[in-house]
Amino acid sequence: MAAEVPMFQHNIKQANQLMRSAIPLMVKLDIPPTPYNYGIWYEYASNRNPKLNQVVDRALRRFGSLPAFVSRELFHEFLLPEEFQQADHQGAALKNLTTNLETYTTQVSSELQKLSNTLKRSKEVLTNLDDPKQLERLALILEQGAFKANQAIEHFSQSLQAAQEELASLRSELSNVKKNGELDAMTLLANEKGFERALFSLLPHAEDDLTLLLIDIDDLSGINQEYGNKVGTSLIRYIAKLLLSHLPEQSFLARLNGGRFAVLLDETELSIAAQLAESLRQEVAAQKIRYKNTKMLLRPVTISIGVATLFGDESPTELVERAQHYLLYAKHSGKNRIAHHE
Ligand SMILES: Nc1nc2c(ncn2[C@@H]2O[C@H](COP(=O)(O)OP(=O)(O)OP(=O)(O)O)[C@@H](O)[C@H]2O)c(=O)[nH]1
Repeated sequence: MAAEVPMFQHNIKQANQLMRSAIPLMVKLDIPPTPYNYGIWYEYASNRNPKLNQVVDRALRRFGSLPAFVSRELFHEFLLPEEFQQADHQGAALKNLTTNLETYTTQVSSELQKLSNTLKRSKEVLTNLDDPKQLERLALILEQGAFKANQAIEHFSQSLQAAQEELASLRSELSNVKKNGELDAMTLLANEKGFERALFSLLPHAEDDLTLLLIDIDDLSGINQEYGNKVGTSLIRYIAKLLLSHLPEQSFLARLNGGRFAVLLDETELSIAAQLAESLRQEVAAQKIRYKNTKMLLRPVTISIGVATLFGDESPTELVERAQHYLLYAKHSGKNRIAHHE
């Protein structure tokens, strides 16, 4: 779906205001300043695409941030006009967007450059000046140039000042979020604490169809030994993204520790959850994973999954223990498999 008014159709004033709202948000959430992200956060700040804002809000609630691959997907879904999506994902629209962003940020220097050129030309004219009318015209041009440059600077500095004030307050908000400590900095997923909170908040309302998947990368210590810890860590991130992109929207994914993840599937009975677990297992096993820094192809990577669906008045701890039990069973049965009760 394409946004009704593409970003590059705003006038400079609107754009400045929107960027002023978008930039602090991006800084708060540690979002890298890529064109995708500028596009998403600019659009988010404009608040004119409720569906996009809903998706972003949901991602923020779930992950505490907006992982790069999510914003890339959102960008393609919401911001790229359809014809660009079909023609070339990385094509003209992206270029337009980047150019446009550059225009906003370089507006001040362009006005200053114009003024400087006017001054240079004026100096030449002044050295050969013989007509007083020329002097008058020159004064007028200089005055206009100075006025425009002044306006641009004033506008820009107002934006900057407001952004800085917002930044200060948002930074302190951010440090509060971090203090709560529910975010896994490595994957930007919820961590174990976040998982526990989600589990405890879901449980009181859950019928017998809340399912927990405990997913563990097989032989991570072997992978660390063979390729080094950096590769192992990069693999954890990769698997996190892969899982996330294959899970249904309403699911909750957390990284508990090492290569272990938990997925909460509300209103999902065992048979459906088991199918999903099996498809995740196959998806991971089918990957040809290269380490991005060296392009080295890793040996096949697999995961094992324990699946447990809530029984009657089971406590959260009991549910987790059962999922752990099945995960262990899957590991002992040879790994690269899923296990659950019959
Ligand atoms: N690279 C990397 N390794 C980690 C990280 N956190 C934990 N590990 C390692 O991951 C390994 C996890 O080991 P286990 O889950 O016990 O066992 P495993 O080698 O994965 O074998 P199985 O689970 O039995 O398949 C340990 O060697 C940890 O040191 C991390 O952030 N990065």
